[in-house]
Amino acid sequence: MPPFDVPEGDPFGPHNLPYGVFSPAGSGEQADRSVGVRLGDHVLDAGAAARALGSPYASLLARPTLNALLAAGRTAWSDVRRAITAWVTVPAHQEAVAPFLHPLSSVTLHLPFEVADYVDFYASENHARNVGQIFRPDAPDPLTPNWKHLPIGYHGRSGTVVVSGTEVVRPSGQRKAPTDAAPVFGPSVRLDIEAEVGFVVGTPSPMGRSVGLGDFRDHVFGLCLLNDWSARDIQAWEYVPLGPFLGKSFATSVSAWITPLDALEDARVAPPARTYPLLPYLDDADEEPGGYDLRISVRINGHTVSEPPFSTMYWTAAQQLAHMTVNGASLRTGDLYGSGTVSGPQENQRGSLLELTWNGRDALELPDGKRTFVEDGDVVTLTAWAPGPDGTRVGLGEVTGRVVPTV
Ligand SMILES: O=C(O)/C=C/C(=O)CC(=O)CC(=O)O
Ligand SMILES: [Ca+2]
Ligand SMILES: [Mg+2]
Repeated sequence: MPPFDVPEGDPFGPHNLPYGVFSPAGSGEQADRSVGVRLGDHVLDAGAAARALGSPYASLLARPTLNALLAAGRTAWSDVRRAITAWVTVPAHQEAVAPFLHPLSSVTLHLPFEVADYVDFYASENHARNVGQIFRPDAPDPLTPNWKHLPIGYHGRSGTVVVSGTEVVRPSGQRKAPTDAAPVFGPSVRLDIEAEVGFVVGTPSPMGRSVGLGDFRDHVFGLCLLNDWSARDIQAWEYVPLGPFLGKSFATSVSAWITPLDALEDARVAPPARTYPLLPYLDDADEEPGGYDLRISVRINGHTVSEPPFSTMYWTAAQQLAHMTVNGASLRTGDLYGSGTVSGPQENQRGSLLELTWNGRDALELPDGKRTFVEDGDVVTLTAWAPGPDGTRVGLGEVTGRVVPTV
């Protein structure tokens, strides 16, 4: 059965099985949406397959979003994954679910879950040092005194989280360069990207209770790629003292595929050594490795401009979750948190144009011209993969978006 014979080395083999939401060709109707699982260059309609097989998981999968599955919790996530693995690998099941495979090229992919709250962190030491030098050149240290003691974050705007492929309209706003006498208004002239990984919360937690480091896997279902579009000119003028606001709230793009943590067991790595002892709620010295070895690529109009290594992130997703809830803030199904821009130590590993061009000073030479920031018509694409079992690769799909002029 050809669709099941995924070629060896395909990053979307049965070891991966990421989840998304799709509708068949030509239909964007809510009623036609279903949970899909990617296998090679096909999508299995997991909802229809579950119904046909009389699976108890049909109520989680025959849905227009992943939220029911997210809310079902860790045991259900592993059980459903085991069942779907059997459907696509055991010949008798393969025959039963074959009618529910669609070529990936024929379907429409949708935002896979209803985003509850969205927050974004600042967890790459390389990124934070670069941005600190660019934004605060006169500060004594590019890292603020709190940086190595807590994972810094800000609250973003969940309503403008969009699925890969959605066009991004160049935002307008106020800006004021140090040399300007007064602020001016207009389309951003320093529109940027941020290469990030997004973590998707499934299991909620009540207000008044914190989530410990060791409970990360009970609450977080999986991860996606995330581009935190950022208007640097708007951001630089507005951010003091409360942090990013309109410079980032106009659009955040996420990949259509959510990779379950269960598919990323072989990608777990220890985070970098800690400079200072951490307070007990963040101290992960005795925890299982909390980092992930994800290899990200950033392309502009098809040309690779950077390859940020996620394994270099100082703060782990488990520490970010613990910090986010340590004050008793609740978690809701569908909460999304960004890792923060991923920048490695090398110049060609920086996850933003702000850093890659040093705030526009050093233009990138692309085959289609010089770039300092993103131009109208540019298509920015993030892709990534992680080491999987037995030398395989786990594909994380892509998040892409074309920038269109201000309306
Ligand atoms: O240092 C600052 O003033 C802000 C820098 C950012 O743009 C932060 C941000 O979005 C967090 C991140 O992606 O790492
Ligand atoms: Ca960001
Ligand atoms: Mg954003």
